[in-house]
Amino acid sequence: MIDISLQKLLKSPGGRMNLNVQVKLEEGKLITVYGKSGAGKSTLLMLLAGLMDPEKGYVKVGDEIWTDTDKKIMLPPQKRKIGFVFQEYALFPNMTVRENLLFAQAKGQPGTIVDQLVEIIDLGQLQNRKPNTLSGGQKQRVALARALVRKPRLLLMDEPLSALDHEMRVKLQTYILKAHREFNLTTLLISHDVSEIIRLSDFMIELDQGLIIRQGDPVGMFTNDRVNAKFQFTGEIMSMVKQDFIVIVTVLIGRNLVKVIANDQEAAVLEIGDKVLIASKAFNPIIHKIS
Ligand SMILES: Nc1ncnc2c1ncn2[C@@H]1O[C@H](COP(=O)(O)OP(=O)(O)OP(=O)(O)O)[C@@H](O)[C@H]1O
Repeated sequence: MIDISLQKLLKSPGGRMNLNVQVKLEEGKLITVYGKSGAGKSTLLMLLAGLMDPEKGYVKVGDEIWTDTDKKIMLPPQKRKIGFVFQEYALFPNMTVRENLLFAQAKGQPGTIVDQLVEIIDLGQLQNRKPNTLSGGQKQRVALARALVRKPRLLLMDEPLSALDHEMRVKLQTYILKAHREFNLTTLLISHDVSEIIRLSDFMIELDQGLIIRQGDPVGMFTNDRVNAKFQFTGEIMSMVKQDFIVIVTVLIGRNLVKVIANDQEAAVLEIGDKVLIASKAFNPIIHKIS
């Protein structure tokens, strides 16, 4: 169990904001942190990593205490068993992929971990290349491998896939899942992408203004219990165009744009960028083979 109780006073554009997070996370799970920009997601990860000090609180990982302000315990990041992957790859440009991984090893750690990671994350062909010769997705695979070199107990990922195109994201998601399972990690992933959250995570917490406003099973959180539909998808509103008495809402579902007609009442609560559920039960969907 990872027992978290953290308070930190933040300066938001709207004034002061008190991050106040109390949560117990089951180890071995992949947990997503979801929420609007400025909700405090990155700050939470930094506090867990020991890259930022809380005003008050604790982080207990099993029987280890990483932070406890009452006992004046604040383990430095290198003493916490964490791996961190950011949106930016932060690889050493003058080192090859293999050298980047070897450099991340602890003193005296056997080199076999690097070979194991090269195997799991399919870096064999890329080992001797320098980062500037790699695509964004390849660099992020190296960054993921590097974060795992010291066999962390907790893997923290701050929007690791947001700079990648859809195809690359899906590939990387598979590697994240593989690594998460292979190394029996507890993974905390910040993501805004509903399909990614549903595909990857066992548990989700939603932050707003520094507080957890919802937590639970991601499918349940993005679908609506009141909808009893034959099929349903989640997507994001791209545009809304009013025509006479209706509004045509264009929703991005995966890589496809779908137009849905909404009445004025339904449209009144919708905005571009909202995550929505599209469901149908009144007609039979048509299936066409495309490949
Ligand atoms: N060291 C700090 N001291 C005070 N305030 C901070 C500090 N770091 C960040 N903040 C503020 O805390 C708020 C939350 O920032 P944070 O980066 O955690 O949000 P976020 O949910 O990760 O947002 P995004 O999705 O845009 O990355 C912001 O308003 C930010 O300006």
